[in-house]
Amino acid sequence: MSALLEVEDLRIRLGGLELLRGLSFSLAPGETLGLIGESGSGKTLTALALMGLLPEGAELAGRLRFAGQDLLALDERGWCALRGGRIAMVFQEPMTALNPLHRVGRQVAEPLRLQRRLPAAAAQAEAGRLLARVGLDEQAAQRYPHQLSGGQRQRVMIAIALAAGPQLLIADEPTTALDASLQGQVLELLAGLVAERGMGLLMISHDMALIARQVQRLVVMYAGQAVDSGPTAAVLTRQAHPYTRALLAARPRLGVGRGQRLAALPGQVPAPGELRAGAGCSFRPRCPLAAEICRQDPAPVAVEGHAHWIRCLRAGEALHRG
Ligand SMILES: Nc1ncnc2c1ncn2[C@@H]1O[C@H](COP(=O)(O)OP(=O)(O)OP(=O)(O)O)[C@@H](O)[C@H]1O
Repeated sequence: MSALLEVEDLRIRLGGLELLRGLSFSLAPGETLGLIGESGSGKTLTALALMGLLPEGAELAGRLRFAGQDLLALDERGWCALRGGRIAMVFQEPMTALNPLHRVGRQVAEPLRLQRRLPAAAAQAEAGRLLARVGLDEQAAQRYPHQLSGGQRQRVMIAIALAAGPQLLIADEPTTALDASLQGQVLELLAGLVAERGMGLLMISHDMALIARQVQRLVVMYAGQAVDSGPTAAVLTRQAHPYTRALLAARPRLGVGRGQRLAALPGQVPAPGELRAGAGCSFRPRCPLAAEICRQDPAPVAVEGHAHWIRCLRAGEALHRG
């Protein structure tokens, strides 16, 4: 099948720094692709480039094609025709993306009127159907964003993103603001919608274990580059790059389980702030806390030595905070 999205040797420079260094991947209609990497690896910049929303001063090079169209040749008018319509995005924090002054039903109806040019009554009816599809009833449509739970707000964001019938949906850490029990539900909803509508889905995350079940292919990013890519099962099995191994080790072994082990070590447990700053447990190879955890569960550190243990711990800490 011909690609819906082709990204080839994408490079982004900003403020004299090369932030994206030759990223390539493609996405077919109906396919789900996970773009995964730690904070600062360039995931959001990639998404912003695909939406024509890079910060002012950013220099872009490479090739970006969407449905056969050269995105780098678009002017602002061209981007407006694509953005929110054929390419839509779900952001990580729905509270900042929703208008706090309007009922959510109206916010879902708006793109239906503006982009699909539906009359007001038809837009309202279609908004109701979209909200029902993401699991929200008529009562929810009448509420303001602050009157909904985090999970409900993210469902509203998904309904808004779907309103114009996009061919490509970009979901940038769509479950970061949600607790663990809701994360899976929202990801399953997205996967179901992709299958139903034949859209392409680019799922951005720092959490390999969370999205691996939902995406067919993975691109693993590290410091502005893809360090591994391929079908999800193949990437998980071969663990070709040390960073892929560190990402994989981060959650299953160090997520909730890690917190429990930490709590089980009285007198050696640094507060979360200390852990982040490196005080209390300074990440020295012979740190007693690390040594104790290694003794209980040697696998995470056995792979790449202490340097990667630090990386796992950081990823685990971010999840723990989330
Ligand atoms: N507006 C900006 N000005 C300067 N540098 C930026 C800007 N936006 C991002 N960067 C830098 O670009 C790099 C990649 O950032 P990006 O936001 O794409 O990372 P990310 O992988 O999405 O991280 P996170 O998971 O924390 O959102 C980082 O080093 C970041 O500091």
